Amino acid sequence: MAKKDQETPLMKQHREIKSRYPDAVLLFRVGDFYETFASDAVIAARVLGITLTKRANGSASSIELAGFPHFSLETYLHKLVKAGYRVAVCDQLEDPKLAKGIVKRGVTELVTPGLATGDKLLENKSNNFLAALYLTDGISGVAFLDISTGELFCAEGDEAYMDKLLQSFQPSEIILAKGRQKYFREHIDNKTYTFALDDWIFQDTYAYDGLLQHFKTQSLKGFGIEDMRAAIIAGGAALHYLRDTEHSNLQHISSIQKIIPGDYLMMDRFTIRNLELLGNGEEHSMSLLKAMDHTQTPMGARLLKRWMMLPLFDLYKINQRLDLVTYLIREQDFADQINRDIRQVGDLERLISRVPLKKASPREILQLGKGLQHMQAIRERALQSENTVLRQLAEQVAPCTELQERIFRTIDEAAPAVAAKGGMIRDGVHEVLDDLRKISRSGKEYLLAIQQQEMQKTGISSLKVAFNNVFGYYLEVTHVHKDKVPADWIRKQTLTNAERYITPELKEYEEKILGAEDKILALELELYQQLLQSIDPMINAIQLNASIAAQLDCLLCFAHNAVTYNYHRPEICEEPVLEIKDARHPVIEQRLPPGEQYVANDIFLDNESQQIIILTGPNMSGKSALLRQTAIVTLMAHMGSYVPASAARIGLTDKIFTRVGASDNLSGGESTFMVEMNETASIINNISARSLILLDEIGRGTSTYDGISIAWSIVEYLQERKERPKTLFATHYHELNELENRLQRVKNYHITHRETGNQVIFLRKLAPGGSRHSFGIQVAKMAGMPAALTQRAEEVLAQLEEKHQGGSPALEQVKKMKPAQHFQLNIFDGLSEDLRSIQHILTQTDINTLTPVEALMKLNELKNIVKAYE
Ligand SMILES: Nc1ncnc2c1ncn2[C@@H]1O[C@H](COP(=O)(O)OP(=O)(O)OP(=O)(O)O)[C@@H](O)[C@H]1O
Repeated sequence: MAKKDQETPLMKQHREIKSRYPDAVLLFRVGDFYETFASDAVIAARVLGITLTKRANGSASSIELAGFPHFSLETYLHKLVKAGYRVAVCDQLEDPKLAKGIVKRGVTELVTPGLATGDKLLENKSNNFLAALYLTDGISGVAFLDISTGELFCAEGDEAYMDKLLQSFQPSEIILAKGRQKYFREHIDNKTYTFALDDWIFQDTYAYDGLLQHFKTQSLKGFGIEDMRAAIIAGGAALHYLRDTEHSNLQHISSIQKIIPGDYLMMDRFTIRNLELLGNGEEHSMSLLKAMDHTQTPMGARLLKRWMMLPLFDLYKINQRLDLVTYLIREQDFADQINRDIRQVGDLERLISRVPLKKASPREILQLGKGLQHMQAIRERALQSENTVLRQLAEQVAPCTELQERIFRTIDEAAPAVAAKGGMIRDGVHEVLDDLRKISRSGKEYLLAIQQQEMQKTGISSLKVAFNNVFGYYLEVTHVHKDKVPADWIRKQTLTNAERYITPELKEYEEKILGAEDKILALELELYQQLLQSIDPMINAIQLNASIAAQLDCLLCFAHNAVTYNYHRPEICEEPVLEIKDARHPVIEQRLPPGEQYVANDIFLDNESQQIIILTGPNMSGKSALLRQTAIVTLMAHMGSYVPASAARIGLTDKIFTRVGASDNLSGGESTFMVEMNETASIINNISARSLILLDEIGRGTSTYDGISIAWSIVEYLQERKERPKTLFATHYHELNELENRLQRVKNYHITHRETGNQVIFLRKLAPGGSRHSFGIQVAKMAGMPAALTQRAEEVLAQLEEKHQGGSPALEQVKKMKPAQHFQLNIFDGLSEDLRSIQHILTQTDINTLTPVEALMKLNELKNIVKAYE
């Protein structure tokens, strides 16, 4: 590294700026390039695949360097942020042509995973949340902020509640105090990108003042969070982070929405994962969200996800949504018309957020105008409807007609994608601009016109208009004609055979024409900025429009799903009951091969006669599917959606918990029995009479007897407690069926099958009573296990079952097990189906009746089968 006094001024400037952003990769604008230096260059070269070079740094030593053209910024920024880097964009703050000495530079934006606004960094259908977490041993606080939409949520509660919300909002970045980062990563989440801030930032007075300053209010009472200290600290930290990362124009973050635990049906992270609500993020993975999402706008898609993660716990609000869905199903034509407009609205929410951030392009502003036009059409149509709620929604739509007009009047229909090069302002908007354009377009003709005019006036046939850099436009006259030159012409130059003059008219014109293009651009940009500024006061109204469009989009999507997939309206009630007729699993159903039909099942649970169902049945029969569909129908009902069932009466539910026996969670690296027990403990400690619990093979992660004992006592515990949560318990421990005889509210059910020969056919119908077998060995056969192995398994099973009748302990049974009699491999075991057919052909052939030709043909047939394996 060069010594400071040997540095070039540019490198000195770079070092000073970089010292303020030590954690970020600094993209340093030099002319038409963004350059990176030293360790930043090494990172940039590796992540972006650009060339790393070395350059002398004003001294004998050299420094690494890697750069890319400025117009590739969005692409490269995206790659760096996706790779988990924070990126500081350092721009030239003055026109290099006008700069005295070194050009002034400064960081204009610090982009981090949670603070992305560029199109390339954002996914249409997902919010990009930054979470600020104030983690304490008591009441913690969290704020979720999406800078690309302007939404800000906050909440407070215990650590488990924070965890639930983090799982629901899935932030791209979590900021928290330095002192808590280690704990957070070790105990809560070690996957999401985190960034630690100084501990002092998480202080109540600092946070409170920061929020007041931002919202320009006297208190936070209007947002209902005045007394939520932890939530305020989190919100304040989020805003501090925005200031720290050079985000200053944030008028679009105009309110805080608080999340109150009792307002929503809660699910924890295991439940969200087990029910496969959001999928695993891979493109082709299936999820409930994908199965349900037929929204028309990105705003609708984002809201649908939120409705799924925060289903309502409020009879009135749920019914309000259901009423609207019912109305939209009934009034098909009306729904179609609204749908057509919604489709054209575009992503109003993200569009409007780009205005204060100064990132809105002319085309986006044009789309904003069109979006508002369609909102106006929706408003007018919905105001005619006889549905009161719809009319109330429509009344809140602000058509912003004046703004629409201004946009269409100002922005050219064929506006460019970026403002920087101009060409977006229409003719007729500004007189000076029109003049300049006229001059620029007709410059040459105008000069010719002057030439003609002066020729005629003076009678000088050799006169011509020309231009040079020294004195601009001039009139040139050969010496022979110089007597005819009028007195008011000013002579500027004498050449060997000609004289050059200027006139006041020519100079006046010259002033106009010279730099007309520059002036046009500057004026266009000024007019564009004025237009953007005039949108600022409308931001809140437009955000409200966006929110109404998103709600309508979701409700229309529910109506569409109900009609397309034959869903029905659930009845939500206060009584703690769950009664579903012909329930189906919406995701499995959509993925069934053509011609196959999903077998629907009824389910009934309450907290009197049938609080707990012990569900047994063969492997692969559909136990897990039945459990999940029960939860999903309940969840969909609480979202305000119709459900995949012919009828449903669903008691208002506060929590859905699902737990799957340990080995199902392998993907998370959490296959230990400890995790299974941890998760189960968190259920047992958090339930109420309104909760729905699904336990899928709990206890299987340990030895059989330990597992049965734990499962047994869990059922006893759930039935005996004062609050009686509705519970479905799927298990292969048939011993648990005994509980029905001992406990009043426990009932046995099984999923039916039929045995033909040694085959099992799944009927998938739920029926009362337990089942005795799991048919695991049949499933192993279906999966292609060698016959000798499954035969031996059948022997072992028979012996165990025989001994078990006598009641001897497991270890004793195993010790007394007869050794395998015939564990030699049959030559056809483990071979493919095709080779098995050789066996079949040989055993079916009667050699005594075979003619020599037939024998040869058989031989050929066998040879062909074997040939395929050579
Ligand atoms: N009611 C149904 N109608 C049609 N197909 C179904 C139904 N239920 C389940 N299936 C299909 O059967 C497969 C197995 O179901 P599921 O995983 O629920 O079985 P399981 O009894 O839980 O098995 P295991 O005990 O081995 O975990 C599912 O992936 C699904 O494709």
